Amino acid sequence: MSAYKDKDPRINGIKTTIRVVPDFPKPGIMFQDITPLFLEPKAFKDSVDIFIERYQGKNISVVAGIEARGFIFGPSIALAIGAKFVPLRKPKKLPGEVISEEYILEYGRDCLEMHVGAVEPGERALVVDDLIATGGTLCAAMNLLERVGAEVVECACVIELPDLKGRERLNGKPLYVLVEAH
Ligand SMILES: O=P(O)(O)OC[C@H]1O[C@H](OP(=O)(O)OP(=O)(O)O)[C@H](O)[C@@H]1O
Ligand SMILES: Nc1ncnc2[nH]cnc12
Repeated sequence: MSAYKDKDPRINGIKTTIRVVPDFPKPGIMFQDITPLFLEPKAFKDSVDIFIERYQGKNISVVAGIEARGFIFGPSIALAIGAKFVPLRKPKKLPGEVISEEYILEYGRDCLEMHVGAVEPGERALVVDDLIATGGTLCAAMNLLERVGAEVVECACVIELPDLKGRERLNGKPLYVLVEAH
């Protein structure tokens, strides 16, 4: 599922703000830089609004945002739809008891952690990040939520890199994206 396939007229304004930086952070990586989106208040608001419109009224009780760039979009969505926001953080950042999931990135390895008790069994969760590449990060995020008995309703990202086939790692879980980048 994607907003660009629905031909939402706001998508083009969002897409044109994304800057591609070759060979960052490593040779061979075409880095999709979303920081110019934040310099354009209309395009930034449009991106958040599209997610809010999609998830309002879907009985979602928790928005889980992935550090770091998922923190830019997740809280605004959570506040607008009346859900709580749960940060999924990189290792050794959360002070309480945590559960952890390791994963492999397009340019390295990493791990996500979530506070025990932040999400209750049976909660309906939305996972938010800026981008899906190989899908390892979203997969780890979903595993954290499912380990505590939450139901992941959908994952939402601004950008998908479809050539890396990250969608195939989500075990059929729906993924909603605003733009594709090749
Ligand atoms: O689909 P994947 O191959 O797992 O990659 C996607 C992840 O990579 C980027 O984060 P990064 O780990 O670079 O961290 P940052 O947001 O802290 O910069 C991006 O923001 C996603 O979280
Ligand atoms: N190509 C890319 N651009 C931006 N963030 C990423 N995370 C993983 N791959 C990425």
